[in-house]
Amino acid sequence: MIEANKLTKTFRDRKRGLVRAVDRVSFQCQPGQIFGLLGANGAGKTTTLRILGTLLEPTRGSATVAGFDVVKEPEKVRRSIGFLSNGTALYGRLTAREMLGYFGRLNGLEGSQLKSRVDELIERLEIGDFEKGRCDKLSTGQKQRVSIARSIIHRPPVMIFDEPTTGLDVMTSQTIMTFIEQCRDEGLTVVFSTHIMSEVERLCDEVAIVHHGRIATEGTVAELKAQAGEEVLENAFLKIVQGFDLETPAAEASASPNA
Ligand SMILES: Nc1ncnc2c1ncn2[C@@H]1O[C@H](COP(=O)(O)OP(=O)(O)OP(=O)(O)O)[C@@H](O)[C@H]1O
Repeated sequence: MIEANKLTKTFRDRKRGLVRAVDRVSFQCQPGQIFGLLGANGAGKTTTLRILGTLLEPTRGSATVAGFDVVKEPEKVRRSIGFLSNGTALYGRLTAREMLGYFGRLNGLEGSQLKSRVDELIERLEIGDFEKGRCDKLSTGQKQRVSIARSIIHRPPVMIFDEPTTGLDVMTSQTIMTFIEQCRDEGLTVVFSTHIMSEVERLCDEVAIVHHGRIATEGTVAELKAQAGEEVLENAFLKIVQGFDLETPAAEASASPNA
């Protein structure tokens, strides 16, 4: 399970001064559920997920992942999550199989346990045809399959996907979406960020619309459409963020470290 409680993150930017990237964001995501963060560029999605993944500390607020506090117990959180972004790196000189073996060992797997886990993921993600290819020679789609396998090698109970399909073709995006659904079906807690409406419609049990670092609203896709009185999610999204802009005083929306 993931619980975010009034997470806030401010950055000091040389040009813009204080930027409040995430502003009192609270939500919960249960096992067997996919929770989506839907927002435009710069809305604060990546920053939120990086806090949950212990890559950044919140300025204020708290969060637990699989029962562990992201600030006080970062090691335990890291062992409990798989984190996949569009830029998840692979070591170019290793083959796909070596790569998985390497990350398996880093996560404490060895011997026959390691081999059977690597074999299982190679089969499940259809890596077999190129398992002996060096990672730097693989296509973008092949690399993404290896990245997925890498992110889940240690069987984490929680998966975090940060815009995992951005820049990928339709077929590779489908592979990733199917994988996200499998994670949910296996009972994992899944949170992912996107700006692509069709992904939200297909995947999300619950979605939060993030705008200027804040959650403008949260609900099922059907609830968001009903709330906006729109049948098309894109129209509902636009109506909700425009309404939020009108309701939110400019002073509150701008960065203030003490508010
Ligand atoms: N290290 C940083 N220093 C200064 N500002 C930052 C930093 N990281 C993020 N920001 C700012 O915080 C805000 C939120 O950024 P974030 O990357 O979380 O948004 P996002 O919703 O993931 O957007 P995108 O879809 O473009 O990735 C933006 O205004 C961004 O410029």
